[in-house]
Amino acid sequence: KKLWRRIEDWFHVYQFFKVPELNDTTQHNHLYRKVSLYLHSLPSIEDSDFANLITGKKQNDIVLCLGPNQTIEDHFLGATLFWFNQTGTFLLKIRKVDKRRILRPYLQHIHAVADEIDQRGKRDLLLFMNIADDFRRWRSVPFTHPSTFDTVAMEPDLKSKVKSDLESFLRAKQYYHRLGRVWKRSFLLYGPSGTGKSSFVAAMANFLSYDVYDIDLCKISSDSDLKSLLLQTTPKSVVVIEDLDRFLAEKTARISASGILNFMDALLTSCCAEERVMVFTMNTKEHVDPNLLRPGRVDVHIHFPLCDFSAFKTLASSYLGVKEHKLFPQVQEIFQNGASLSPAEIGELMIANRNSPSRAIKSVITALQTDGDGRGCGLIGRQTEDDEMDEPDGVVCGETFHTVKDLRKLYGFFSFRVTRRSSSSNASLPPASPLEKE
Ligand SMILES: Nc1ncnc2c1ncn2[C@@H]1O[C@H](COP(=O)(O)OP(=O)(O)OP(=O)(O)O)[C@@H](O)[C@H]1O
Ligand SMILES: [Mg+2]
Repeated sequence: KKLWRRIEDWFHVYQFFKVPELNDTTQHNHLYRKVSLYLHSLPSIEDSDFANLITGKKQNDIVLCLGPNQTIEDHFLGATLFWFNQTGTFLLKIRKVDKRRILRPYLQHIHAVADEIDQRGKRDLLLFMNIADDFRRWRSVPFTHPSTFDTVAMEPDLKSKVKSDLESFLRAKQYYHRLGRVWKRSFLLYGPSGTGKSSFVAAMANFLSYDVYDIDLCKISSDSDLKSLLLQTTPKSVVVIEDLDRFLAEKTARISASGILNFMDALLTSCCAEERVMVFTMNTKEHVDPNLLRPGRVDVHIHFPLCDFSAFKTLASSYLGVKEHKLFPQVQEIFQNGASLSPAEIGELMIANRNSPSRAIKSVITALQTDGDGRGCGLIGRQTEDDEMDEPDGVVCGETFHTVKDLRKLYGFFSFRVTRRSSSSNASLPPASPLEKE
């Protein structure tokens, strides 16, 4: 086959086109991602001499990925085209006689196929993190966080509001453009630790089928690095800044408030903020400059309260598989008396006792009785300065306290910071936003 190709090459004049991953200003070249999606969807990838086998998005899914310096053949409108995978660049080889006839429609075809793959959500999602040793680069890993809107316990009305808000955002491209606005939507998730903010971000990304860019502001050295990182994000992504309140409170921060304001406004022209969902998480917004959170900068505020009885029932249903239980009235009464724990704490108690729903619910009751009095003692009150939890000296659910740490390691894609501040509990979407009016 190779010999035949060489003989053929002898009789043809070829032209080459490069599709680099980054353009001159080190921004991502969106065509590169599209070409990559397209090539990896071609059946002929199986015929390449060397391909990598990697795990796909779904469990037990194995996908083929073109290896470095490998060639893949494609056919379009009667012409044969060759793609080479050079590291960071795809090289297209096309016969000169075919070029004029097929190049444009071929590129349009690639766009259309890649868009379709995106739409079908077939694309494997990625989690990007900025790295400490190179302030201006992202590093990516497959994003496989299993959280969905079904697994996050939340007031049902609010959950469906957020879902329809995101759905209408996805359809609102023309609407935003008619208004001369950047097609983006920003969310503030605030509430005590362990109430599901990070899980909710993952659920949003899974729902939208968007990549996640998790910005750690502590690893950024200046405003311009922040800008540069934002410029490198790709459309169809959720850009997340966790614990913004904590960062703003730090006096030693290397990024100015105006740097963050600019970032939040995504002022850097529409090209770098189109089709982005921005999410900021905080424990409390009490001490944050309201200007930073004004409508337009942050479109939707969502409060994540501590667990109430209805959230408890949702957790019991998903963690223990029980919809009703004879101990429920007792639990309800304790909640009515004002006791509460975070969903994370209750979830962990349930996981530790998942073989016996009664024992699990009893351990929640005990924990609520000891810890739920305004979060003054027990699990919560035992935090030390450096955010580590002490071992409990009581016997109550002793096993669970170990599991807390273990599970955090297990579940966390996002950092679990254990600052706890209590706050009140009404979840709300702010009223007037352009999309909601629509
Ligand atoms: N509302 C919830 N519904 C279901 N599970 C929850 C909920 N809240 C927390 N959990 C569980 O608790 C664990 C921690 O939750 P998560 O990291 O999302 O909390 P967080 O609000 O981001 O906390 P932090 O402010 O400390 O970052 C996760 O494993 C998650 O599954
Ligand atoms: Mg979190």
